[in-house]
This record gives sequence, structure tokens and C-alpha cells, in this order.
Amino acid sequence: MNTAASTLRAQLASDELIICPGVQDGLSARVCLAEGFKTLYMTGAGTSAVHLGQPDLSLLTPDDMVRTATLLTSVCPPTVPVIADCDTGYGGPLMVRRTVQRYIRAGVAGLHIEDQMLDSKRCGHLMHKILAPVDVFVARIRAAVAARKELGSELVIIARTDALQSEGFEGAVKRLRAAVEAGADVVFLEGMTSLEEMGRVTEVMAPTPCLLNMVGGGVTPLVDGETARRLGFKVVIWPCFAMTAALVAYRAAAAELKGTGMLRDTVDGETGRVVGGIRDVFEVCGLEEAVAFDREVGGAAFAEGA
Ligand SMILES: C[C@](O)(C(=O)O)[C@H](CC(=O)O)C(=O)O
Repeated sequence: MNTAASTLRAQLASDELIICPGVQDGLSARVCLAEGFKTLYMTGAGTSAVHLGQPDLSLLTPDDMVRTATLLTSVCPPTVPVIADCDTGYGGPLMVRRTVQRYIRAGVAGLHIEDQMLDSKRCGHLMHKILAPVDVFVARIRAAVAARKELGSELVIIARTDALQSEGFEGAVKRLRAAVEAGADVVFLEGMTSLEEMGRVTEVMAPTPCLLNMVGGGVTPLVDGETARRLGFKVVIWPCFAMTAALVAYRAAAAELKGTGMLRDTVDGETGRVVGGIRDVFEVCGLEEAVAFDREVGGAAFAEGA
């Protein structure tokens, strides 16, 4: 049987650039599936902002993350793998092992583990990050690799370093090399600040595939898919995609409701349907398929439709 992890491995082995929108809830995932994305990214920042209403500052627990992972994998077919943020692994090697195994059991196909300190961990595009010593980072990667082996999983392990800010390019690359030696499949240099750095990391880390993190309003210049490919990247994540789109839309709708006491429908000129109306939302969430399934297995509740 093809698992999501084996699908992700096949994507990594192909010529295609893997572009992953960042999602943190069922609706944002459904919208991306409908748009035809083949891989999704579960963002910690988005999970923190959307589920907790908190900034990306080490407030997430493994339970928060496993819950989000489970809801995402439950709406994705195994042909659409989910790559999940695993932050620092949330503790020492034993906690990393437990977390990684919970992610595997939740159906996650790939995850990244970083080298910030657990108690001061923050979004990689904020300042004054504090790094864990390299041997602590390597132990996290080794724990993830061992956890994968114990479950006979094909999970893709991505090593992320946040060392660029404090140790410079060479220091960061040293950490990535140590992580690859420990068994990481993909590397992620966080917080790059120039196209030059972006091209250099893929060159020096080859043949290990590199992940590029595109954060709106962050420190890394934003590039399109073609440029990312030309710079040598294999995976690109856009972690803020769903939360940014939601924030902008929430603000506009909140201002309208507050200002006028009502929200006007937007009607699609072609179909006459209300854009974002309740039927639109339910259909993105699989209304038709759910009704058909119920009918096919002999259920009577939706025999006349819904
Ligand atoms: C990739 C990331 O870890 C995430 O949580 O999605 C964040 C993104 C963000 O905070 O905007 C990061 O880059 O640290």
C-alpha cells in the first residue's frame, strides 16, 4: 500500500518542484486540495495563531500539533502528503522520539526539527534566537531517525537550522551536514537573507534536497517557483498562506459588519451563487461526496439530497 510518506519520497525523487501551501485547519486544507496542490505544509505558526490565538513563541504543545496533524491528514488522501512543523521536537531525545512516533501514527509524511532552544523558540524570522548546542541538535535528529526505524516508517526527516543569524553561513552549513550524517533526508536553512545565500546552500548541500521557507514579511526575499527551482530548491513552503489570507479577509469582513451592522453577499456573476456562502463552504468541505457516500451504503438520511 502506498503511504503518504512513500508518496512524498516519490515526489522528492521526481523532477518536480514541491510547492506546499501552509495550512492549519480543515477548510484551508480543503481549499488547497480543490486547487490541485499535491503536498501540504502544516505550519506551527499558523497552528499557534489560528488555534491558540498566540504568536509563534514556543507555546505549542505536542498535543496541539498532533491534533492539527490528525485533522489535516484526515482530509487529505494518501496521495497528498502532509509535511509538518515539529519545531524543536518539544523536549529531549525521549520526547522527540515520542512526538515523531505520534506524528507518524497521525499519518504525517515528513516533518522538520530545528536547533533552537525549546524555552526560547520563536518564529525563525524573528530576532535574537537562541541555539541549542550542535550535539543537542544532532541528538534530536538521531532520535527522530530511530523513532522512524522503530515504526518501520518511510517518514521524511527534514533538519532545520536557525544558526544563520548567530553563526553565519559556514556555521549553519556545518550543522546541516551534521544532521545529514545523523540521517536527515532534507535540509532547511532558515532565515536566509539573499538570493546569493539561497543559491549557495543548495550548491554546498547537494545532493541532499533543500527546502525553502517563504514567509511574507519575513527576512527572506520572496521568489516564485521558477526562481526557486533555478536556485536549486526541491521543496518550497509558504507557511503563512492560509493565515494571511484569513487575516486579511477577517479584517475586511469584521470592519464591514461593525460599520454597517450587516455583511453583504458577493454573488458570482456567472453562476449566480453566493461566494463564500454556506453552500460554497460545505461544498468545499465535501458535501456532495458525503451525501453520495451515505446513499451508496444504504443510508436514508440524505436520500433526497441536502
Ligand atoms: C515555518 C514556521 O516554522 C512555521 O511555523 O510555519 C515559521 C513560519 C512563521 O513563523 O512565519 C518559521 O519560519 O519559523
